[in-house]
Amino acid sequence: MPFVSSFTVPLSSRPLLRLQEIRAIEAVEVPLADPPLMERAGAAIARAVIAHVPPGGLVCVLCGPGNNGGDGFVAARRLLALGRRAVVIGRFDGGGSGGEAAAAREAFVASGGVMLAGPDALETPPAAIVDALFGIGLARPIGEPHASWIEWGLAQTAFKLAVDVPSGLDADTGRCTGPCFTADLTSTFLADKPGLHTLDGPDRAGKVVVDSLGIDPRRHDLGLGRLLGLDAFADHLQPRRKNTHKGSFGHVLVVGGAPRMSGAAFLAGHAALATGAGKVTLCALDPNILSFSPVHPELMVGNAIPERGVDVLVVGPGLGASDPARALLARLLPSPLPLVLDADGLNRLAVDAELQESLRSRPIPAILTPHPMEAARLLGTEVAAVQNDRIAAAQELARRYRAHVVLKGCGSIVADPDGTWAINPTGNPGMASAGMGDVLSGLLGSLLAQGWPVPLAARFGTFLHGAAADRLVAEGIGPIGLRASETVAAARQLVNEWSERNRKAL
Ligand SMILES: NC(=O)C1=CN([C@@H]2O[C@H](COP(=O)(O)OP(=O)(O)OC[C@H]3O[C@@H](n4cnc5c(N)ncnc54)[C@H](O)[C@@H]3O)[C@@H](O)[C@H]2O)[C@@H](O)CC1
Ligand SMILES: [K+]
Repeated sequence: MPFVSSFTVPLSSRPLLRLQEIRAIEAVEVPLADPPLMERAGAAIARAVIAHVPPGGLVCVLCGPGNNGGDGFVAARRLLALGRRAVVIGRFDGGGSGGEAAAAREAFVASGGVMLAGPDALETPPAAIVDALFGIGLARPIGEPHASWIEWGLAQTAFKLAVDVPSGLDADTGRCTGPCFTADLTSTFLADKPGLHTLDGPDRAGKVVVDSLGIDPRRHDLGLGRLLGLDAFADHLQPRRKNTHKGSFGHVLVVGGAPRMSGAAFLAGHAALATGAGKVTLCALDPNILSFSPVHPELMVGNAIPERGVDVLVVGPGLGASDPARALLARLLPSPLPLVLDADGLNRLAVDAELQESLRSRPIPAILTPHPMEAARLLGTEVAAVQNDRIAAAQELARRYRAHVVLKGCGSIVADPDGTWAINPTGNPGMASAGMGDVLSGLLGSLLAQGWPVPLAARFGTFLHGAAADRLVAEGIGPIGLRASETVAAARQLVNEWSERNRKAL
């Protein structure tokens, strides 16, 4: 049977609001909203359940002590009113946010709703489980009885829907602080939240649907963060004019390739060629490097830095930690050319104040592409501290080094020196393999050579690389065993497809 591709790419970018920004919207809108926001949130949950669960199936709503639980009570009440079977599992000891949530509970009970003290009391297995235990108010790891309810829920085959945020997931950082729900669908309110898209978020949230609850987001400060979508790149993803020559698309110089590590530099060079750089030269530290790439003889390979004609520098793939490597960094960092700095280039930078100063003083801020370990070295901290708040870590790196930063990992973060940031939604676990970072460096260099503005190149290179890996997985290539070199050809296909699509839209 032919393999049917299910590749889709996120089309629209959207704001990601951090906790304080969501709370600021709530503070303005809750007193004004009629009908109340909780009523609207509960109605949205009921609609989502109805869209996914056939009539007759039992809907089990797990309700916590705060307003997230309040949303759950409204949803359960509305489902009953629509003739659906719904019960709530919840226990209340007088604590919790009170007010609106308590009123929602009372309204549910007054409408004939049944509250059970735990899942053992259920008579039939549920067709759907709605997780309304904790939302953005999660303040500590989840304990009993809620932890056992989550464990029970995860063992069920039912459709699983999370209200606002999967309980146990930090909406701001994507960190699971203990037991955590895992949803098929998360219906999130007012605006999207970064924690749903980075670190553990993508594993826990399933598909994320944003419901603004009827609030016009333009009335509010939408913050500095965005979730990337293809629309953000439309202006630059254009088909080429016919009247062009190779000089129109720039000359990338890849610097790295120490003995036994030349593959990294070749990967970066191949990626740059395949995505449209006019010319690519590889300057390798390995004196015995092949004088040309048998795979791509178009690459110019040598041990010297060309005197002139280079437009963009990609420094780091396979560079190593030798003294000559350090000397190359010291020579190239002050260059006025756009620069991508990766891998060994970053590790050396982390321990060398002089190099750091020349990076900060560049006329055009560089793009740095650390993985969490490299980011930790650059910040003088532990990996766990970076992962505890990936956005803050990327912002701090961007500020401290006056550079655009791609903090790699699940939900890569792109941060700029001015504090703006984005999360990349593309990519998959197949990318956790050797050489992927080298390909990303090459893609970034290629975009810079073709004139993309630096912040946009950082975003699009990251988006494109992840989408290339996603396309391959949709075709049955990976995620297990996906090789970095395979993403190069897929990236080439995508840039051509996307550019051509934009021509048709003109
Ligand atoms: N404020 C509003 O009017 C709106 C709130 N909404 C919902 O309300 C949620 C936020 O409500 P809350 O601020 O009440 O927060 P939550 O309902 O997320 O949880 C807060 C409550 O849980 C307790 N708590 C926190 N962590 C705990 C833990 N690990 N174990 C036991 N108890 C814990 C807190 O003391 C507090 O009582 C949102 O996620 C959203 O679902 C929506 O209805 C939209 C409007
Ligand atoms: K929840």
